[in-house]
Amino acid sequence: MGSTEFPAVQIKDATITTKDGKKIWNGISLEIPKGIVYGVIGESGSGKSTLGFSLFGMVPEGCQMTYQTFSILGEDVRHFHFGSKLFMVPQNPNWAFHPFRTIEAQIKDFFKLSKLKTIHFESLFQIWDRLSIPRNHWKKYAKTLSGGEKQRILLSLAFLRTPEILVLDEPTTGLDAFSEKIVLETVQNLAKMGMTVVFITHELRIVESLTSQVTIMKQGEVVETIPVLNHNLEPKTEYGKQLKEASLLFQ
Ligand SMILES: Nc1ncnc2c1ncn2[C@@H]1O[C@H](COP(=O)(O)OP(=O)(O)OP(=O)(O)O)[C@@H](O)[C@H]1O
Repeated sequence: MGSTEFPAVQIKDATITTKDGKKIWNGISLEIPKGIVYGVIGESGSGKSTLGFSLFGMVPEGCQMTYQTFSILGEDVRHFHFGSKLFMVPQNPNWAFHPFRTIEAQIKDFFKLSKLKTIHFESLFQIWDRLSIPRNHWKKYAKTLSGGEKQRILLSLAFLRTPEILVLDEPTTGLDAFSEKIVLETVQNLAKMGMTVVFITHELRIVESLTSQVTIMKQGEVVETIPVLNHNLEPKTEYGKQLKEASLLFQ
């Protein structure tokens, strides 16, 4: 059976427990269809970033995960060889870069590891231009770049690499309005090409403008999963409604 018949991600009753018995996730279930921009929203500490890392089979240090189903493109997460199929731009991009190596050296390594034979750096630089990344960052040490700049460089690699599933964890935090618009438009175009994008954010405004389905999380649980119709999210639960009201106050 080909992987095209499966959803991008299917999670049923997944729980992540710390050494002291605290539940970071408490029986999470969700299904991410292929080829859409899927939003994950919720307050700080609700377990959103944990979802991004869990797709790579990673759980927070010292924690245990149990589940009834946890599959990526139809394969159990523990056996899934993500290779170039899955790419994540983490909220904190620092772990992806060695601080004392140049961006050039690290991107060249990335291309080697990705087994990309023909590398057109000009295509990469054109994406950098669109994302407002100065071309002279190529020769700089990672430690001299801001977190937002490193996050956008990772994003540019994702755009070049076109994985089947792209996980973006708060990719617009710290961006000016112009760069944010470009990122959101690019994400939309990637989804139109068939890529599944998991977009983690705490900004309801972005979720409504970009995604077609959203999971709202709170304290390690899924509160509800709902479609976004005409750029409008209509939560059914009390918590979802409060989240929407709170976001309207800050618009
Ligand atoms: N190694 C760990 N041991 C124990 N608890 C942890 C560990 N790593 C993360 N946590 C806890 O797991 C919970 C979920 O964290 P997560 O980073 O997924 O939240 P989040 O929704 O992404 O928050 P934010 O929006 O602030 O990034 C938090 O309460 C966090 O303190």
